[in-house]
Order: sequence, then C-alpha cells, then structure tokens
Amino acid sequence: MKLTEITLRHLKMPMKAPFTTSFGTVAEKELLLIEAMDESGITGWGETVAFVAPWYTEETVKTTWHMLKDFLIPLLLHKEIKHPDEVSALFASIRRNCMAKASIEGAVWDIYAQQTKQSLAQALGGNKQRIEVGVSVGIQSSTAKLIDQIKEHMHNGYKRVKIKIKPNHDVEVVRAIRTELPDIPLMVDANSAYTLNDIKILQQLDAYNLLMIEQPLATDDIVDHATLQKQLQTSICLDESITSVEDARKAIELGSCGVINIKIGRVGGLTEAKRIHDLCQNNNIPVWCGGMLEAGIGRAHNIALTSLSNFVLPGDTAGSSHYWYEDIIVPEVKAISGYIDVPQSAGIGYAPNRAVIDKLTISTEVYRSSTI
Ligand SMILES: O=C(O)CCC(=O)c1ccccc1C(=O)O
Ligand SMILES: [Mg+2]
Repeated sequence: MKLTEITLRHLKMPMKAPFTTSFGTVAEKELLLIEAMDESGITGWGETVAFVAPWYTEETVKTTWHMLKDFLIPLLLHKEIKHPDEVSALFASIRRNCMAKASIEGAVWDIYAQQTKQSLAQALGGNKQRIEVGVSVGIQSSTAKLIDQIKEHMHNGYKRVKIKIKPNHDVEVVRAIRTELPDIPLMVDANSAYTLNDIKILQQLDAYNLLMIEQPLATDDIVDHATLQKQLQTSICLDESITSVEDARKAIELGSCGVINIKIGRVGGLTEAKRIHDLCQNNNIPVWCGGMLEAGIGRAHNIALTSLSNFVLPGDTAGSSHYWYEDIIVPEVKAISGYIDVPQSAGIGYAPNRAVIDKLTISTEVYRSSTI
C-alpha cells in the first residue's frame, strides 16, 4: 500500500465527568484523529492519546501534531508498505514520541486489515470473540462517592475496579472500600506518586487482597520497582515505565513487576504492543490493555488488541457511554455485563460518525505529496 492523503483533525470532546489522577484532572478531552487514504481509496483511522499537558508522559496534543506534520507524515506519504510492521522501522530515526507514532501506525493497520479483508483483531492474530473489561475510577471528592460509583460499576457487571491512589489518599480509602465490599476484584493505580521512602505505606496495602498495585514509583524506573516488588506480596503492574519491548524485557529480567499494562500509544503502536504481549506470554507475565480515556477510534484499537490470547486480565476499556455523551463511532462501544464483543467485520469494525466528528473538530489539515 501507499498512503496518498492524510487528514489530521484536532477534536475537543466534553467528558461526562472529569477524571482525576495523582497528576491532574482531565475535564475535556483533546485528541487528534488521523484519517489516512491509500491509492485505492480505502481509509484507515487512528487517534492520539496524549493530553494537553505532559503529565502522564512528555507528549502533548501539540507535540503529537508537530511530530505528525513535520516528521512522521513526510516519512510515510507515498512510501510502499507491504505490512504495518514496517511502519515502526520507518520511524526508527525518530526518538520516542510514541503516541504520535502509534496514532498513524494504527491507521495503517486499519487499512491493512481492510485490504486483506480481516478484522483488525484477526490481522493482529487475536482469537477472542469477546473481551472482559473493568473500569478505572478517578479520585473523587469523598470516599462515600467513590464507594457508590464502585457499587454501580459492579452492579453493571464490570469485571474489576481500579481506583487511583496518592500519598494521604491510599490505605484509609482501600480499607473503607474493603469494609463494605470485601470480595470485589479491586486494584489500585498510583501513577508514580510514591518513592521507596514510602515502602511502609505500600506494604500496608498487602492486607487488602488487591489484584495488583499499578505504577507505584517513578515513570522511568524499573530498578526501584524491582527492590519494592521483593518486599511486597501484591504484584506490581507496570504502566508508565514500559515504553518498548526492550523495557519489558529488562523489567522481567530484574523482577520489577508481575503484570504489565499495555497501552498502544505509550509503546509506539500496535506492532510494539504485540511484541510486548508475545514476550510476556513467553515469560508467564499476564497483561491487560490500559486506557487513556480514548474516544471511539482509540477504543476500537484497544478492543482489537485485547483479543490476543495473553490479555488474560480485564482491562480499562469501558463502554463509550462511561465517558461520552456521544462517541465518534457507530455503533458506540457497548460493555454488557463486563463483556465487549470483538467486531468481526473488516478493519476496526466501527464506522466513524462524521457528523459528530465535524461538530467536535476545531482544526483540520490535509497532507498530500503536493503540500509537502
Ligand atoms: O478509563 C480509562 O481509559 C483509563 C483511565 C486511567 O486509569 C488513566 C487515565 C489517564 C491517564 C492514565 C491512566 C492510567 O491508566 O494510568
Ligand atoms: Mg496507569
């Protein structure tokens, strides 16, 4: 295939409820949509997951636009590509900027799946018909509110609940949840809010039968996590620390975690995500698919990835209506009793909702050979 035209759109989407973590709050989601067209007129879609500020990783909505426009699109336009795995090799000269790379690689995977008349899940080697999903609940203004939300999610059948913790908002909150809900599948995510000086606090969490503790220590650390894991009974799950299959290999060798959360954007695309999945499978490390408050296009990519066999733990891909008044795809993603059906039609299996996309778009640029 050759990409002949790429359209970038910058969208602003109001969220039903603001989402708060240890690093900040997202009340309105901004994202870029990548619509790529090949020489036969097939279009594929990708979505960026960077936020407006560099608080989860160093990327932002603006840096993803810059990288796409000035580096990644010029590298891809009119290049002959036989398989989407070649895209990450084409981008090898560009350091990091994983979210920008992943967004356009995702559009190439979508086109490839359509060309070969398979679902994106099949093209990736996935074999599940449906996936199990959980939900991630942000920090709330009171523990009572948090517990009410958890009860509602369990009532709706979500397979596990993740809550966000930070210093002074951890053991007491978990204890309160466990007093009311002793048996629910529960985990916590610290988004790097602790250091090894907090080991005593993190060890107290061992008493509450948590599925795992996600990313307690620094975003770029695997060494201290290995030290911590030796002194914790609960498995550590790494999120921010794993940006490539090489990071995953080193973390596994050091014993830094028992579980890995795979996010397509954080690791630079579906090809790298699949490599991490395969490495973890060979090393008996279970994985699950993380979330970045994606709109429908990114959510569809997550569903396809989660159909791979070592995604044995429920991920953070909740249904569209958990986040959005109106999603940008038809049909919207529906989670029923904690399951999402993996679409079987060619490509990502959801159609872009152009009316909604147009309404939410604040700027658009089209790239063809003549404009570069
Ligand atoms: O519902 C989702 O998409 C997952 C939400 C979530 O936990 C999250 C949201 C924004 C940034 C980082 C994270 C995270 O997994 O650490
Ligand atoms: Mg996380």
